[in-house]
Amino acid sequence: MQYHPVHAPAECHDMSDIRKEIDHIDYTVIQLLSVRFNYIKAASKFKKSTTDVQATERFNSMLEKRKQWADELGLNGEVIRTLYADLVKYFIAEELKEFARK
Ligand SMILES: C=C(O[C@@H]1C=C(C(=O)O)C=C[C@H]1O)C(=O)O
Repeated sequence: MQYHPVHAPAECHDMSDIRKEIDHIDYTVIQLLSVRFNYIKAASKFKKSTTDVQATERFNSMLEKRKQWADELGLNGEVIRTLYADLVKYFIAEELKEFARK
């Protein structure tokens, strides 16, 4: 799933162009989160306990990596880390539900 802009930022003529691109970007991001979610649900198949589901070490290391990626791409790494921490807590809660169902 790739993002293909209609207008590059510098080629936008007005706020309507800007907002169309922003909506399109966010829709693409949310589509990808939904794809990510399917992997989270599939992960519970390979876990033997709720401790495995939570995988605290992986949780912490993946957050650090996202912070680093964000910093490298000119975003505030701490902001992205917090955003991911919230998001992944939701994914873990869903993975726990999936784990309880099996
Ligand atoms: C998917 C996993 O399970 C949980 C969910 C994670 C995620 O959403 O990235 C990361 C670690 C775990 O807390 C995993 O162990 O990799």
